Amino acid sequence: QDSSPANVDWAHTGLEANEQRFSPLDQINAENVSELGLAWYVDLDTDRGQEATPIVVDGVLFNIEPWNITTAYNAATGEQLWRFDPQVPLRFGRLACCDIVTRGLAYHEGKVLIATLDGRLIALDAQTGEEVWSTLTVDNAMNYTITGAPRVHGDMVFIGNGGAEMGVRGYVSAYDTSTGEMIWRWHTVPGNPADGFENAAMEAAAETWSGEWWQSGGGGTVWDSLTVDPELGLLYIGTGNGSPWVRKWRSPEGGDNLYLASIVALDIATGEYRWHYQTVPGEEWDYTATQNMILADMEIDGRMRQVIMQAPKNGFFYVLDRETGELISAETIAPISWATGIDMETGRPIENPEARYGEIPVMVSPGAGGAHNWNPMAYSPETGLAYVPVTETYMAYAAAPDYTPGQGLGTAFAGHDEIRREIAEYADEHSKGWLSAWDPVTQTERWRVPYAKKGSGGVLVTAGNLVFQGTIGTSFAAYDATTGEKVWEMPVQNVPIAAPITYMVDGVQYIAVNAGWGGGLAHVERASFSELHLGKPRLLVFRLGGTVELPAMPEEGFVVPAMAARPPALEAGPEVVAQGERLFGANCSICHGNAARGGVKDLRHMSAETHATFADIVLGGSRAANGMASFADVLSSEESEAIHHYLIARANEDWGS
Ligand SMILES: O=C(O)c1cc(C(=O)O)c2c(n1)C(=O)C(=O)c1cc(C(=O)O)[nH]c1-2
Ligand SMILES: [Ca+2]
Repeated sequence: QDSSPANVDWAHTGLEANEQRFSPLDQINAENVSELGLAWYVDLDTDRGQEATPIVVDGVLFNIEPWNITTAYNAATGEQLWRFDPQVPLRFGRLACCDIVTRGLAYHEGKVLIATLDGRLIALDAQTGEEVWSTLTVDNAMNYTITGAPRVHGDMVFIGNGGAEMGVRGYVSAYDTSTGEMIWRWHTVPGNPADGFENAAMEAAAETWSGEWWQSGGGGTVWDSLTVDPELGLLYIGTGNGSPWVRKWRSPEGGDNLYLASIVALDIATGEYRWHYQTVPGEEWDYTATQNMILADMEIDGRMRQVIMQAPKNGFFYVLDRETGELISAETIAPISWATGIDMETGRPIENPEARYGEIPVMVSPGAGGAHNWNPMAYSPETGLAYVPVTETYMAYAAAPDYTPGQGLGTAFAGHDEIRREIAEYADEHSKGWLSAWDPVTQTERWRVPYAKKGSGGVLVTAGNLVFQGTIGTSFAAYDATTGEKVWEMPVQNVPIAAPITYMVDGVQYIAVNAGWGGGLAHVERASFSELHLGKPRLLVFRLGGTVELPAMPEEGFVVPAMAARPPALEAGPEVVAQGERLFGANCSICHGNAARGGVKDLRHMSAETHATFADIVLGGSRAANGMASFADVLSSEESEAIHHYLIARANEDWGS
């Protein structure tokens, strides 16, 4: 008698509350994984980043795409059951620092819960896809966006938000799953003391700030991970970088600026502060501690510990006691330059003073992309290893000579060109990525799979002793969880940056993953991925013996197309070009790359048609559906023209005769 269940769900984004992304399914294992093939797929009709972890409940797979388009499929056949478009106003494309992405959704008692880029939390009927309730969780007059996945516990659903690159004050809130009413809210940084502090934690935090920090929001956005701890009754939140980036522009006398770049434990029922651990006091490199947080129980120095693990952007792998917040250990998972280690007495980083930049650009590692970003790591209680997508990155940081509260990052994007060029060249040459099997007890690497460059995907680990991950080589691969030996790989025409999941329907185990290159790395640095030749973004589902084949690759499909023709001749003087450069830095570079190198679209490569309709796009919003909203409220037509001239100048600089 076979006692194994016929259907096994993946009902929560991290599978269990502990967010380990470890599945007990072992039908697919190291012995038979070579028979893994495609069972079904669907095309996703946008070429923006696909970052979502799907969920599966009772044989139905729920997925979410850019613009928060939510879909339901028969998880065994791929038949679409419904599609819900929340009609996110296209102007929010401009507020998303790192692409119009979404990382997942939640399920609770017949409802699918989604959070939209424009800040709504919406409950859908899981059967029909019809809206049950919708609540606005942010003030739309401020620059908030939501890209993270909600989490549920009991009758509560939790959600944070992003926007620390745009001048906001971070917070997390709890809502009632049946009505959408707010239960509690906890801000991550203090507001204006004149308005009164919301709680003692805010009052304590205000001691670590100076000046009029609230003018630019302060930051600390909870833009990605949340971890529920039913055992201890806690909700752990990961908080983001300071807003603006440069500390002296938000807190002139320095200070730790609590609770930026921290793991904070809150009472799950009331939202009251319990403890915090700040990974980067006085943060100023976009070193978010929002990366996924995994709970596990493990023996360390002869003692069983209830731990929480995180590998935030700053390059350390942290193991904390999750009851008290005590730092147990921390080691670096990649070469970094901003700190040399952690002082275990105080739990504070031992900083390299040169990393605290002024107006002359300094190279710091990791760069804003981080040694580990949102791409989820996984942990196997069977091997005792965490599987982390790691990147080695470098970036030039420089402070702007002046700053207007709430406007931009406070950093300089131009000037000192020679130094910038040297740093960019060093970064291009030395950036790389790998999958690391990390032992959290000994804080050492057990094995690694090196990749040609950075940009590989989130991770799944299973009781079949397999680790699944998308690769920057446009493939999906499986590794032996103990040794790291590659046991299977399939070309999939795109880069699956999202985390895979696995589930069982009618006794058959499936593996599913969204494959669509995009997100922050692509946004800021697409030019450095110019050799990527991509097919359509897709949701891919695999099973043993699957025989479905993908259609042929399109001929065209380079991320950065070859120059069709010489760039147009420059018809403006150096003053106009310099004005365009300044305006580009302030308004365009977050999506279109520093010095117009790459970005979500490389503007050095504009087609004749784009050149001809430049003002329609920038001011008229004619490509808003692609994420390029109108800038008519901030740019005059003369300013738009100046940016156009600057871009023509840049194209000629790089490709002119
Ligand atoms: O500070 C913030 O509020 C915020 C938000 C987001 C986001 O919501 O996507 C990202 C970041 N920061 C960020 O620093 C970052 O590297 C990043 C990468 C991505 C992505 O989806 O690829 N989002 C974000
Ligand atoms: Ca950020």
